[in-house]
Amino acid sequence: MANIVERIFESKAQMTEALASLLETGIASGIEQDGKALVMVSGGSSPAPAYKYLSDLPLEWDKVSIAMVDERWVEPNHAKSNEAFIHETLLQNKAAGTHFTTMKNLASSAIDGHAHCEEAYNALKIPDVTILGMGPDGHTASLFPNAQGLEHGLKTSNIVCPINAIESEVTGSITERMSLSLHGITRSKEVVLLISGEEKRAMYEQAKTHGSEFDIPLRAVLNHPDITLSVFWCP
Ligand SMILES: O=C(O)[C@H](O)[C@@H](O)[C@H](O)[C@H](O)COP(=O)(O)O
Repeated sequence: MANIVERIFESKAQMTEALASLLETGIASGIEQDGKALVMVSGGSSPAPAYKYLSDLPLEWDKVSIAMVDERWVEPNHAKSNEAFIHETLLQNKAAGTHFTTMKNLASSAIDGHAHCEEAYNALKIPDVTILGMGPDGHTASLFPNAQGLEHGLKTSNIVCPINAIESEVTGSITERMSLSLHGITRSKEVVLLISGEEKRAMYEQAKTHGSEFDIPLRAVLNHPDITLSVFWCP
């Protein structure tokens, strides 16, 4: 079982404030301990306001690196690219020139692009903070229920893994992705899981019950003894 602290907020604004403060503290302590900081970031509507807020803070951005938690295998200018989303939200203002490691590369498939991506992630320091979202289907990062590549992603000692999700309303039509593996998530000093709304809260509660990690991949994170996890929820 992960070391889990659950925090319930009354509003998205409160959750945003708490996330921004956790990120600021995580970045400062990374710089203090290691001379530099690494934050792994997810897409999604939950972290966006905190990213925007953070981008204008006078942090030591030249000592900060940002890397993606997961990505669709689409070009970086694609409307559904998480990389584009991070450029639009976090890598603005004072954070505009921050070092950014992306997952998508020139390979024609996520499977073919894995070795290059693994090499890039392996060269990064140990992450200080990793921000995860979750879906109503119980996915986190791009560890989607019963996806092709999921079993490998939960077992491998690689940091990243190629995933091909089963198409659903949650995945949309783009199912080919790269994701942090479970091991890639466990390496972080601290992990935050952001949950908005009752539907996802119900799935989170279900994920805490005994059952298959293939059906609800979030379970693998919640069950992992090496993860220090803050769960943030707001309506
Ligand atoms: O790559 C993706 O498909 C999204 O980034 C996705 O995984 C997101 O992180 C969660 O669905 C949480 O989304 P919200 O933050 O909107 O709740």
